[in-house]
Amino acid sequence: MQIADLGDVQLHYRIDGDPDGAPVVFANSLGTDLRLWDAVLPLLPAGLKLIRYDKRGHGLSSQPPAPYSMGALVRDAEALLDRLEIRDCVFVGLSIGGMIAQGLAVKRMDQIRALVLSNTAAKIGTPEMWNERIEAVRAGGIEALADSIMERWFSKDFRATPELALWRNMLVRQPADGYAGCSAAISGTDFYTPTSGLRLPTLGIAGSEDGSTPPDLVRETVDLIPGSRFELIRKAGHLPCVEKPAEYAAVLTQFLRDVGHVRG
Ligand SMILES: O=C(O)CCC(=O)CC(=O)O
Repeated sequence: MQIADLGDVQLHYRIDGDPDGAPVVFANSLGTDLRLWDAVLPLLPAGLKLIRYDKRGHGLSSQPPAPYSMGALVRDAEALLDRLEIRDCVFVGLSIGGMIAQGLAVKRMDQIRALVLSNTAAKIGTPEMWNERIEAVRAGGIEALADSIMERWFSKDFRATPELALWRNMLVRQPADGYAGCSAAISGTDFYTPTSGLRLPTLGIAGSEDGSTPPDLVRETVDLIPGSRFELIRKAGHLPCVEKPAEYAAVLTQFLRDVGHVRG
Protein backbone atom coordinates (compact mmCIF):
# COMPACT_ATOMS: atom_id res chain seq x y z
CA MET A 1 0.00 0.00 0.00
CA GLN A 2 1.40 3.37 -0.95
CA ILE A 3 0.26 6.94 -0.59
CA ALA A 4 1.16 10.00 -2.69
CA ASP A 5 0.75 13.33 -0.90
CA LEU A 6 -0.25 15.74 -3.68
CA GLY A 7 -0.99 18.74 -1.47
CA ASP A 8 -4.78 19.11 -1.36
CA VAL A 9 -5.29 15.34 -1.65
CA GLN A 10 -3.53 12.13 -0.63
CA LEU A 11 -3.97 9.33 -3.15
CA HIS A 12 -3.70 5.65 -2.32
CA TYR A 13 -2.05 3.72 -5.13
CA ARG A 14 -0.59 0.32 -5.78
CA ILE A 15 2.01 -0.98 -8.21
CA ASP A 16 2.06 -4.62 -9.32
CA GLY A 17 3.98 -6.51 -11.99
CA ASP A 18 7.45 -5.60 -13.24
CA PRO A 19 8.78 -2.36 -11.66
CA ASP A 20 10.86 -1.75 -14.81
CA GLY A 21 8.13 -2.82 -17.21
CA ALA A 22 6.06 -0.81 -19.69
CA PRO A 23 3.53 1.17 -17.65
CA VAL A 24 -0.22 0.53 -17.72
CA VAL A 25 -2.36 2.78 -15.50
CA PHE A 26 -5.89 1.87 -14.37
CA ALA A 27 -8.51 4.38 -13.23
CA ASN A 28 -11.71 2.98 -11.78
CA SER A 29 -15.36 3.91 -11.81
CA LEU A 30 -17.69 5.83 -9.51
CA GLY A 31 -18.29 4.03 -6.22
CA THR A 32 -15.44 1.51 -6.60
CA ASP A 33 -11.87 1.30 -5.36
CA LEU A 34 -8.74 -0.11 -6.95
CA ARG A 35 -9.79 -3.69 -6.17
CA LEU A 36 -11.95 -3.32 -9.28
CA TRP A 37 -8.97 -4.66 -11.25
CA ASP A 38 -8.03 -7.56 -8.93
CA ALA A 39 -9.26 -10.32 -11.26
CA VAL A 40 -7.81 -8.87 -14.47
CA LEU A 41 -4.26 -7.96 -13.45
CA PRO A 42 -2.97 -11.52 -12.83
CA LEU A 43 -4.17 -12.45 -16.35
CA LEU A 44 -2.05 -9.82 -18.12
CA PRO A 45 1.31 -10.71 -19.69
CA ALA A 46 4.60 -10.40 -17.80
CA GLY A 47 6.81 -7.36 -18.34
CA LEU A 48 4.21 -4.70 -17.46
CA LYS A 49 4.27 -2.19 -14.62
CA LEU A 50 0.64 -2.09 -13.44
CA ILE A 51 -0.35 1.07 -11.59
CA ARG A 52 -3.79 1.65 -10.06
CA TYR A 53 -5.11 4.23 -7.65
CA ASP A 54 -8.13 5.34 -5.66
CA LYS A 55 -9.42 8.66 -6.96
CA ARG A 56 -10.22 11.38 -4.43
CA GLY A 57 -13.11 10.55 -2.11
CA HIS A 58 -12.81 6.81 -2.83
CA GLY A 59 -11.09 3.80 -1.26
CA LEU A 60 -8.19 4.68 1.01
CA SER A 61 -7.51 8.08 -0.59
CA SER A 62 -8.38 11.24 1.27
CA GLN A 63 -11.76 12.81 0.95
CA PRO A 64 -11.72 16.55 0.23
CA PRO A 65 -15.13 18.20 0.63
CA ALA A 66 -17.51 17.81 -2.36
CA PRO A 67 -18.14 18.91 -5.05
CA TYR A 68 -15.17 17.96 -7.24
CA SER A 69 -14.49 19.14 -10.77
CA MET A 70 -13.32 16.93 -13.64
CA GLY A 71 -10.34 19.31 -13.84
CA ALA A 72 -9.33 18.34 -10.29
CA LEU A 73 -9.68 14.61 -11.02
CA VAL A 74 -7.54 14.97 -14.16
CA ARG A 75 -4.96 17.01 -12.22
CA ASP A 76 -4.80 14.30 -9.54
CA ALA A 77 -4.00 11.65 -12.17
CA GLU A 78 -1.47 13.94 -13.84
CA ALA A 79 0.28 14.74 -10.54
CA LEU A 80 0.35 11.06 -9.51
CA LEU A 81 1.94 10.04 -12.82
CA ASP A 82 4.47 12.86 -12.54
CA ARG A 83 5.29 11.78 -8.98
CA LEU A 84 5.83 8.20 -10.19
CA GLU A 85 7.80 9.45 -13.25
CA ILE A 86 5.42 7.66 -15.62
CA ARG A 87 5.66 8.54 -19.32
CA ASP A 88 4.17 6.82 -22.39
CA CYS A 89 1.73 4.69 -20.45
CA VAL A 90 -1.33 2.90 -21.73
CA PHE A 91 -4.12 4.46 -19.66
CA VAL A 92 -7.15 2.24 -18.99
CA GLY A 93 -10.11 4.20 -17.63
CA LEU A 94 -13.49 2.73 -16.76
CA SER A 95 -16.53 5.04 -16.72
CA ILE A 96 -15.53 8.18 -14.76
CA GLY A 97 -12.01 6.73 -15.02
CA GLY A 98 -12.46 6.85 -18.80
CA MET A 99 -13.46 10.50 -18.57
CA ILE A 100 -10.27 11.16 -16.58
CA ALA A 101 -8.38 9.28 -19.32
CA GLN A 102 -9.84 11.52 -22.05
CA GLY A 103 -9.05 14.69 -20.09
CA LEU A 104 -5.51 13.57 -19.35
CA ALA A 105 -4.82 12.53 -22.95
CA VAL A 106 -5.88 15.99 -24.15
CA LYS A 107 -3.63 17.67 -21.59
CA ARG A 108 -0.55 15.43 -21.35
CA MET A 109 0.32 13.50 -24.51
CA ASP A 110 3.76 12.85 -22.99
CA GLN A 111 2.18 10.76 -20.26
CA ILE A 112 -0.14 8.68 -22.46
CA ARG A 113 0.70 6.77 -25.63
CA ALA A 114 -2.54 4.82 -25.95
CA LEU A 115 -6.01 4.88 -24.40
CA VAL A 116 -8.47 2.25 -23.31
CA LEU A 117 -11.93 3.79 -22.90
CA SER A 118 -13.93 1.20 -21.05
CA ASN A 119 -17.66 1.57 -20.34
CA THR A 120 -17.40 5.30 -20.64
CA ALA A 121 -18.35 8.24 -22.84
CA ALA A 122 -17.50 11.86 -23.58
CA LYS A 123 -20.66 12.77 -21.67
CA ILE A 124 -22.54 10.52 -19.24
CA GLY A 125 -26.14 11.29 -18.25
CA THR A 126 -27.58 14.75 -17.77
CA PRO A 127 -27.01 17.37 -15.04
CA GLU A 128 -30.64 16.80 -13.89
CA MET A 129 -29.99 13.07 -13.46
CA TRP A 130 -26.78 13.67 -11.50
CA ASN A 131 -28.41 16.33 -9.31
CA GLU A 132 -31.14 13.84 -8.40
CA ARG A 133 -28.52 11.25 -7.52
CA ILE A 134 -26.53 13.72 -5.42
CA GLU A 135 -29.68 14.74 -3.54
CA ALA A 136 -30.62 11.09 -2.98
CA VAL A 137 -27.15 10.35 -1.54
CA ARG A 138 -27.32 13.41 0.69
CA ALA A 139 -30.73 12.34 1.97
CA GLY A 140 -30.32 8.58 2.34
CA GLY A 141 -26.65 7.72 1.83
CA ILE A 142 -25.37 5.52 -1.02
CA GLU A 143 -27.50 2.68 0.39
CA ALA A 144 -30.59 4.45 -0.98
CA LEU A 145 -29.27 3.99 -4.53
CA ALA A 146 -27.44 0.69 -4.16
CA ASP A 147 -30.03 -1.73 -5.57
CA SER A 148 -30.62 0.31 -8.73
CA ILE A 149 -26.87 0.72 -9.19
CA MET A 150 -26.36 -3.07 -8.99
CA GLU A 151 -28.85 -3.45 -11.86
CA ARG A 152 -26.77 -1.14 -14.04
CA TRP A 153 -23.42 -2.54 -12.97
CA PHE A 154 -24.10 -6.24 -13.44
CA SER A 155 -25.90 -8.65 -15.74
CA LYS A 156 -28.91 -10.59 -14.44
CA ASP A 157 -26.83 -13.78 -14.17
CA PHE A 158 -24.14 -12.13 -12.07
CA ARG A 159 -26.74 -10.51 -9.83
CA ALA A 160 -27.87 -14.02 -8.86
CA THR A 161 -24.40 -14.96 -7.53
CA PRO A 162 -23.16 -14.54 -3.93
CA GLU A 163 -20.34 -12.29 -5.25
CA LEU A 164 -22.84 -9.50 -5.82
CA ALA A 165 -22.88 -8.80 -2.05
CA LEU A 166 -19.14 -8.02 -2.07
CA TRP A 167 -19.48 -5.35 -4.78
CA ARG A 168 -22.56 -3.90 -3.12
CA ASN A 169 -20.53 -3.66 0.11
CA MET A 170 -17.71 -1.91 -1.74
CA LEU A 171 -20.18 0.62 -3.15
CA VAL A 172 -22.01 1.47 0.08
CA ARG A 173 -18.72 1.77 2.01
CA GLN A 174 -17.40 4.56 -0.23
CA PRO A 175 -17.64 7.98 1.45
CA ALA A 176 -20.92 9.71 0.52
CA ASP A 177 -18.99 12.94 -0.07
CA GLY A 178 -16.66 11.16 -2.47
CA TYR A 179 -19.58 9.68 -4.39
CA ALA A 180 -21.44 13.00 -4.52
CA GLY A 181 -18.24 14.91 -5.33
CA CYS A 182 -17.41 12.68 -8.31
CA SER A 183 -21.06 12.72 -9.45
CA ALA A 184 -20.79 16.51 -9.66
CA ALA A 185 -17.62 16.15 -11.74
CA ILE A 186 -19.36 13.82 -14.22
CA SER A 187 -22.38 16.12 -14.35
CA GLY A 188 -20.22 19.04 -15.48
CA THR A 189 -18.27 17.12 -18.14
CA ASP A 190 -18.75 17.08 -21.88
CA PHE A 191 -15.54 16.00 -23.65
CA TYR A 192 -17.12 15.66 -27.11
CA THR A 193 -15.02 18.43 -28.71
CA PRO A 194 -11.65 17.76 -26.98
CA THR A 195 -11.95 13.99 -27.48
CA SER A 196 -12.68 14.55 -31.20
CA GLY A 197 -9.23 16.13 -31.45
CA LEU A 198 -7.36 13.15 -29.95
CA ARG A 199 -4.98 11.26 -32.23
CA LEU A 200 -3.62 8.21 -30.43
CA PRO A 201 -4.26 4.47 -30.50
CA THR A 202 -7.56 3.86 -28.71
CA LEU A 203 -9.55 0.80 -27.74
CA GLY A 204 -13.17 1.06 -26.61
CA ILE A 205 -14.65 -1.69 -24.45
CA ALA A 206 -18.36 -2.07 -23.73
CA GLY A 207 -20.54 -4.58 -21.89
CA SER A 208 -23.60 -5.88 -23.77
CA GLU A 209 -25.78 -5.41 -20.66
CA ASP A 210 -24.30 -2.15 -19.40
CA GLY A 211 -27.13 -0.06 -17.93
CA SER A 212 -24.93 2.97 -17.20
CA THR A 213 -22.99 3.42 -20.45
CA PRO A 214 -24.64 1.18 -23.06
CA PRO A 215 -22.55 -0.10 -26.00
CA ASP A 216 -23.88 2.48 -28.49
CA LEU A 217 -22.87 5.33 -26.19
CA VAL A 218 -19.35 3.94 -25.73
CA ARG A 219 -19.02 3.38 -29.48
CA GLU A 220 -20.13 6.93 -30.27
CA THR A 221 -17.30 8.32 -28.12
CA VAL A 222 -14.64 5.90 -29.33
CA ASP A 223 -15.61 6.65 -32.95
CA LEU A 224 -14.63 10.29 -32.38
CA ILE A 225 -10.98 9.16 -32.43
CA PRO A 226 -9.83 8.13 -35.94
CA GLY A 227 -8.44 4.59 -36.17
CA SER A 228 -9.91 3.52 -32.84
CA ARG A 229 -11.26 0.03 -32.36
CA PHE A 230 -14.15 -1.29 -30.33
CA GLU A 231 -14.76 -4.57 -28.47
CA LEU A 232 -18.05 -5.74 -27.03
CA ILE A 233 -17.94 -8.11 -24.06
CA ARG A 234 -21.09 -10.20 -24.04
CA LYS A 235 -23.17 -11.04 -20.97
CA ALA A 236 -21.51 -8.30 -18.93
CA GLY A 237 -22.79 -5.05 -17.46
CA HIS A 238 -20.97 -1.84 -16.55
CA LEU A 239 -18.02 -3.63 -14.91
CA PRO A 240 -16.89 -6.33 -17.39
CA CYS A 241 -13.49 -6.49 -15.67
CA VAL A 242 -15.38 -8.01 -12.71
CA GLU A 243 -17.89 -10.17 -14.57
CA LYS A 244 -15.72 -11.39 -17.42
CA PRO A 245 -12.08 -10.90 -16.35
CA ALA A 246 -10.67 -13.45 -18.82
CA GLU A 247 -12.41 -11.81 -21.81
CA TYR A 248 -11.43 -8.36 -20.55
CA ALA A 249 -7.78 -9.37 -20.08
CA ALA A 250 -7.76 -10.96 -23.56
CA VAL A 251 -8.95 -7.83 -25.40
CA LEU A 252 -6.63 -5.65 -23.34
CA THR A 253 -3.65 -7.94 -23.97
CA GLN A 254 -4.31 -7.95 -27.72
CA PHE A 255 -4.40 -4.15 -27.73
CA LEU A 256 -1.18 -3.94 -25.66
CA ARG A 257 0.52 -6.21 -28.20
CA ASP A 258 -0.86 -4.27 -31.18
CA VAL A 259 0.49 -0.97 -29.83
CA GLY A 260 3.86 -2.58 -29.05
CA HIS A 261 3.53 -2.29 -25.27
CA VAL A 262 4.23 -6.01 -24.86
CA ARG A 263 6.38 -8.19 -27.05
CA GLY A 264 5.45 -11.54 -28.58
O1 LIG B 1 -19.59 4.36 -13.12
C1 LIG B 1 -19.29 5.55 -13.25
O2 LIG B 1 -18.13 5.96 -13.05
C2 LIG B 1 -20.33 6.56 -13.65
C3 LIG B 1 -21.45 6.02 -14.45
C4 LIG B 1 -22.58 5.55 -13.62
O3 LIG B 1 -23.58 6.24 -13.60
C5 LIG B 1 -22.51 4.31 -12.87
C6 LIG B 1 -23.83 3.92 -12.28
O4 LIG B 1 -24.74 3.62 -13.03
O5 LIG B 1 -23.96 3.96 -11.08
